Amino acid sequence: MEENQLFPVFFKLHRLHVLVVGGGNVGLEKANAMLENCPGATITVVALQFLPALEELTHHYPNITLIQKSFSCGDLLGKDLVIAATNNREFNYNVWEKAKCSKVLINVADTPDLCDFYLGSVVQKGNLKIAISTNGKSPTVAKRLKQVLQEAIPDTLDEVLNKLSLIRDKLKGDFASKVKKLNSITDILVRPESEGV
Ligand SMILES: C[C@@]1(CC(=O)O)c2cc3[nH]c(cc4nc(cc5[nH]c(cc(n2)[C@H]1CCC(=O)O)[C@@](C)(CC(=O)O)[C@@H]5CCC(=O)O)C(CC(=O)O)=C4CCC(=O)O)c(CCC(=O)O)c3CC(=O)O
Ligand SMILES: NC(=O)C1=CN([C@@H]2O[C@H](COP(=O)(O)OP(=O)(O)OC[C@H]3O[C@@H](n4cnc5c(N)ncnc54)[C@H](O)[C@@H]3O)[C@@H](O)[C@H]2O)C=CC1
Repeated sequence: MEENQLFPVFFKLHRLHVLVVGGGNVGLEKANAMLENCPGATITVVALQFLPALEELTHHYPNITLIQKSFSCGDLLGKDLVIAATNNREFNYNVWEKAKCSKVLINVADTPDLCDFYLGSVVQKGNLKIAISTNGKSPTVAKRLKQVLQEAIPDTLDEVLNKLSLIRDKLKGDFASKVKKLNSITDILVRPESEGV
């Protein structure tokens, strides 16, 4: 079976500056996805034209800025991540070349082969977050699986996380004994139902 070799990480987007090139449906979808996860995300969108829904986002989120112009190399200054989402494949390639020269990580929305990273489909329940990738095979399946997991995971799991966090803060002893204690308390989460108490 083919394996998914992507390595998931969770970015703190309020500490990074993201450049989105393109203000159409995809620029909007990507900006929205970032802001839904991190309302304080710092995002600059550069495009010739913006969808009204993108302009609307600037009224609700403090750190998204729209700049109406054609992308140029200088737009990369101070940026940590780039998403190239214009409707022009050659132009997206040009953005990719410039980002590579500047050592900025880039996602090229219409060319998975050029992407340093993909956006995932995200399940969120309070503090819990699960990111799904299909290795670029079917974003729609990722979206559907997100809906299944969102329903299946009980809201009460967030209470479990908060309680475990309190216990974790109170535990004394060395690292190994803390791990042992936390594994023993949470054993019930993985024990087959027939063995449960
Ligand atoms: C490789 C990747 C790069 C990246 O964008 O990061 C990529 C690439 C492409 N997407 C395309 C199409 C669609 N993408 C979506 C939706 C999402 N796409 C997302 C991620 C990714 N999309 C990365 C792989 C993730 C993985 O590993 O699974 C999600 C998960 C995250 C997000 O965008 O925030 C988000 C779901 C959000 C949610 O949970 O709701 C839909 C469905 C819809 O919008 O309803 C469609 C139309 C239906 C279809 O094609 O399935 C096309 C073809 C464009 C064309 O045909 O012109 C390409 C380019 C290509 O494949 O060549
Ligand atoms: N990765 C993904 O999830 C998906 C990717 N796509 C791909 O994304 C691409 C973009 O699709 P849409 O957003 O629907 O297109 P769109 O036509 O709605 O928007 C294109 C945007 O690019 C801007 N643009 C064009 N040239 C520019 C330049 N020189 N400098 C700055 N901005 C420029 C336009 O002003 C516009 O805002 C498509 O090629 C499609 O194949 C489509 C669906 C999903």
